[in-house]
Amino acid sequence: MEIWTKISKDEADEITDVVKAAHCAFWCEPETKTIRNTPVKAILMMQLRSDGLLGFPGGVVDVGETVLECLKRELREEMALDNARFPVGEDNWVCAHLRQTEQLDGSFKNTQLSHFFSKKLDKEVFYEIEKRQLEAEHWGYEIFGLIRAPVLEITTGSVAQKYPGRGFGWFLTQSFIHCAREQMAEMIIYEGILTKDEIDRYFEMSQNPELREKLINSSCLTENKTRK
Ligand SMILES: O=c1[nH]cnc2c1ncn2[C@H]1C[C@H](O)[C@@H](COP(=O)(O)OP(=O)(O)O)O1
Repeated sequence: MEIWTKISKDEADEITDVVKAAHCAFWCEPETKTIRNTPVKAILMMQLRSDGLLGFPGGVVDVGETVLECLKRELREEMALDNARFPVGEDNWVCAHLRQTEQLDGSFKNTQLSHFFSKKLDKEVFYEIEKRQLEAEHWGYEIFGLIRAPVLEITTGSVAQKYPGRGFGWFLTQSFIHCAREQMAEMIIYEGILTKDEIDRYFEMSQNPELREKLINSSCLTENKTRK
């Protein structure tokens, strides 16, 4: 069994002898303000990894590297990011999560420490960086796809009642690597995109089996299947 726990920066700085990783969410306020009348608060840049899971650009800290040096290297390899133009620094740090893995004797051992960063971009720059990823060294064999995830406002109108959580709640039912879903929630709250209450409601919708069923049944796939 594995447990991921959010820890403070000071706690994270104390931890040694563990695999460290760093990932970053690039985001912007979108050009398209609504999707089916639902306000879009932000768009996030994510990736489809070669293992089929969704995650953020970044990777494991190599021997002799600092967390920020690792992030710089990974962002160049995975996104062809011009780090001098779009630097990610300490002031972009959002949170840290510690993985503890159960051992044969039942005890838990620290096995991974994941740092997470967030950087807001102007929308023109966001679109430019998105396109540049096709030129990245790791594109097509470590990174299989580029994901643009719209973070929608929770509305209380008739559409929201008919399709609870449709959109972002639905997106949360996807499979994310390790603690990426929690990191995304942290940065959304940290950046003031949604409140903690709104995120909690979205998580509840995506995890509650009845609502999950509703989300899936309200999908275009079901509509297409019955259309024949
Ligand atoms: O978005 C992420 N959030 C948290 N952890 C992540 C995320 N993406 C990957 N990971 C995990 C998976 C691995 O344990 C490490 C490194 O991932 P990976 O991208 O495969 O690393 P390399 O590029 O091979 O260094 O973090």
